[in-house]
Amino acid sequence: MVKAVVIGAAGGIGQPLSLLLKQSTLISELALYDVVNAPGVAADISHINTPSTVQGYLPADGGLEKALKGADIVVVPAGVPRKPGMTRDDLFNINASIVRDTAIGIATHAPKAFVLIISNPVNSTVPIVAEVFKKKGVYDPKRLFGVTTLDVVRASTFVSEANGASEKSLEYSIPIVGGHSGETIVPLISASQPSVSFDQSKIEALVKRIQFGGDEVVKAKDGAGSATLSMAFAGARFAISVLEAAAGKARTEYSYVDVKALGAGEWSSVVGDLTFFSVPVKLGKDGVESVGAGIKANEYEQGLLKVAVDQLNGNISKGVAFVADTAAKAGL
Ligand SMILES: NC(=O)c1ccc[n+]([C@@H]2O[C@H](COP(=O)([O-])OP(=O)(O)OC[C@H]3O[C@@H](n4cnc5c(N)ncnc54)[C@H](O)[C@@H]3O)[C@@H](O)[C@H]2O)c1
Ligand SMILES: O=C(O)C[C@H](O)C(=O)O
Repeated sequence: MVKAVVIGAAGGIGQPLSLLLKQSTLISELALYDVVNAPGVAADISHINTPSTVQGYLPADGGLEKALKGADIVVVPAGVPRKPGMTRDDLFNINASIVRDTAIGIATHAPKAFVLIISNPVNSTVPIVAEVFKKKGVYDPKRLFGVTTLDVVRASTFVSEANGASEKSLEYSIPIVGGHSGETIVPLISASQPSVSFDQSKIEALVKRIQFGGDEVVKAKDGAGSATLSMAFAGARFAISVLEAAAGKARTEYSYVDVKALGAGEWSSVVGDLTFFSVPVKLGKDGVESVGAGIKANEYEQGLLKVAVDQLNGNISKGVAFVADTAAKAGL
């Protein structure tokens, strides 16, 4: 019996993500929580004839507690999305407290669940969750994940398109490490599987497109939000990998995890003193089993990694400071 919870389930990501999770036979109970409209979304999805039961919850009458009780996995796309001209960091002022308060709820009612954070800015919101969990005495770095799968999905698509892949089903696997915003997203195209060969200017254009793929969608949606459908696809893929690994299957995914606590392994020389960094993680019964093998970055990619590490330092400190500064007010 597996209970999955979506926090922010009535939103642009939350609805299609809940739909995709409803299709998984690994999940027996789906709890959909939002501050608005969750019962309607749950009623709609509950008519789909897959085995899981579906229930929607609002904040009234202890809805968050009821949604989270007994959860095995909690996926969090709660918070506001970008509009054109904004960076992900511009969302910090609103989303930091939404994520902090959600984390307090998870620490209290589902302290053993796998927790997957989608809300931006991921580079800072994941450290916020870690700090809350530490204060509540329930932090298990093996179970906390920042979802960076959309960058992996985009890279695969963009590289495949650029390569003119005739076989459309051929999936390019490009290591994407670092964080989830602009220059903190580091594609290591030199390690693509299968390998690809482009001239340097093409590689640089592809790197920019992967790093700023989110902006493409924000611009095209013209004020109506950011990526939702591709994010739901990526979030469901990641959640299902975590559940499949928990059920005994070998799974490896890229994720923004606490490399300091987990041990960065062959990535140590890249991440230095950073706490959070997206790396390949081998998933197992209890979440992260180990950080995957290092990948040889060429000189150009080493330059990208340096820029990412510098920016991530600031993003992580900002999340940590937010919890320290607001802990008393938040009852932590
Ligand atoms: N990690 C990624 O790759 C990635 C990709 C796309 C979007 N995002 C981020 O995901 C977040 C959600 O995006 P969206 O397009 O779904 O936004 P949205 O506005 O469509 O939906 C967000 C939902 O969160 C709900 N919400 C707000 N506060 C809440 C709270 N305290 N508890 C529960 N629910 C709450 C809202 O009611 C809304 O339904 C944004 O921060 C966005 O930047 C991340
Ligand atoms: O671009 C955004 O703000 C949303 C998301 O992080 C994305 O990469 O699409």
